[in-house]
This record gives sequence, C-alpha cells and structure tokens, in this order.
Amino acid sequence: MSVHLLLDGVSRSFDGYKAINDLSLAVDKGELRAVIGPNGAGKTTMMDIITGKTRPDSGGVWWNQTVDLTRIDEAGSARLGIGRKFQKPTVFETHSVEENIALSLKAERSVLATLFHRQTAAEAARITELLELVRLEGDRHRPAADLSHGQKQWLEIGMLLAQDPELLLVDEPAAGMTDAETMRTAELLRSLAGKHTVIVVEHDMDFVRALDCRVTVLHQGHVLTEGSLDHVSANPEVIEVYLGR
Ligand SMILES: Nc1ncnc2c1ncn2[C@@H]1O[C@H](COP(=O)(O)OP(=O)(O)OP(=O)(O)O)[C@@H](O)[C@H]1O
Repeated sequence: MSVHLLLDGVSRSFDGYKAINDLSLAVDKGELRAVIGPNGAGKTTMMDIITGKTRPDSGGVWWNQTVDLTRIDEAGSARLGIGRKFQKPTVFETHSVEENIALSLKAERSVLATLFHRQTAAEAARITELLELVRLEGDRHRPAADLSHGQKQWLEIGMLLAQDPELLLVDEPAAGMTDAETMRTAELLRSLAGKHTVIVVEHDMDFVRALDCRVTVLHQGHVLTEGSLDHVSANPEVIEVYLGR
C-alpha cells in the first residue's frame, strides 16, 4: 500500500509554545485512521497544517509522496482532493437535503445556476447514491433545518463526498450524537475507507472502538504511540495522559 499523506518531523510554535513538536505520521492510501489525545494535544493544529491553513515552522508534509503541502493553501488543498469536515455542521438550513448535495457536486456553477439548472440523469443518480450512502434518501425533500444534529453531520459528510475527495479529515463527528447515530457514523466512515483515505479526530472511545482501525495518540504535539485501540489503551503513558483522566 502506498503512503497517501506523510508528516515528517513537523513543528509549529505559537508564541514560543510548541503546539506541534517533531510530529511524524504516515497514512496509507485508503486507510481509516483515528487520532486521539487530550485537549491541547495539537489535533486541530495538525489538521490545519495538512490543509494549508497553518504553515509549519519546520518539517515536511507530503501528499502522494510528491506534492509538498507546506506550499499549498486551503483552496489548493481542496483542489488536490483534501476535504475537511469541521465539528459543527454547516449545511444550508433553508434548502432541502437534496439541494444541499446538489450545491456541493463538483461543478463550476454558481449557487443560483445550480438551483435553476435542470439536473442531468448522471447528477440525479449521483445525488441519490450519496443520499443512500449517508442514509438520508427518505429525507431528501425536507429542509436541512428539520434534520437532527446527527443527520446534519451525515448530510455534511455527503456534501463533502459530493466533491469526491481523496482524503477526508473529520473532526469529532460523534460529539452530540445519540449512541445509535454514533454507531451509524462509525459504520459510514468504515464504508468510505478503501475508496477514500479518512482521518478522524475523536474523543468518544466507544466510537473509536467501532471504527476498528489504527489509532494514533497525540500528546504535546507529538505521537505518543500508534496501533490498535487495545494496543494503545494498554500503554501506561496513554493511561496517564489521556485515558486515566
Ligand atoms: N492560532 C493559535 N495561536 C496561539 N495558540 C494556538 C493557536 N492554535 C493552537 N494553539 C495552541 O496550540 C495547542 C494545541 O492546540 P490544538 O487546538 O491543536 O489542540 P487539540 O488537540 O485540537 O485540542 P482539543 O481537543 O481541545 O480540540 C494549544 O495549547 C492551543 O492553545
């Protein structure tokens, strides 16, 4: 399997504090990876560095082993196929579920043109496929405002997928979800692996267990340990800085 994303000895300070400290991390193409760690461990800053929102002071960030992501801004990383889902859902509340997906389909069209444009059969099929994937097929004509918090998160994942990203960065998707929604979200993200590379930052350990994937533990901007959830959970340092709290 080839390395899709590589962070190589990355550091970044804010006012003299090393938020990211010699961080090295390799994620394979098609891999699903969970990143856990205490508050302030540097998880958000790591995502910011991958997407070009924040520049590292030193170290390399490589995409497909050839593209230097430290030279690319957020718009550039989106064009390369890096999609990011922030914690808070940002759907178009007054538009229907279906319109939200239609607006996100990869196309050089303005919002108005998309709303008044007649869908091609291929577009309609793609919208249906995405709605089925995120289990919102039955809600396609409802305004997004009517959805539950969990359903809005799924809709936003669907909107991200509409742009066909190679890598999805997902920030705490399970926060605020019911147990059933949490498990369904884990299932959804697992189903995306293989076709997409997925990195999920999460605090909910039941959710991380359900992801059933390799786990990276961040602490003070550095990788503390990596492996299966059982492996990292048995690490005394992980218990000390994170799980034991
Ligand atoms: N733009 C910034 N300016 C100053 N300090 C920052 C900035 N961004 C992050 N930090 C600091 O860097 C450290 C790492 O923060 P970061 O948000 O990346 O951690 P995190 O693991 O995402 O935490 P949480 O789980 O609370 O979201 C923190 O001490 C934070 O205060």
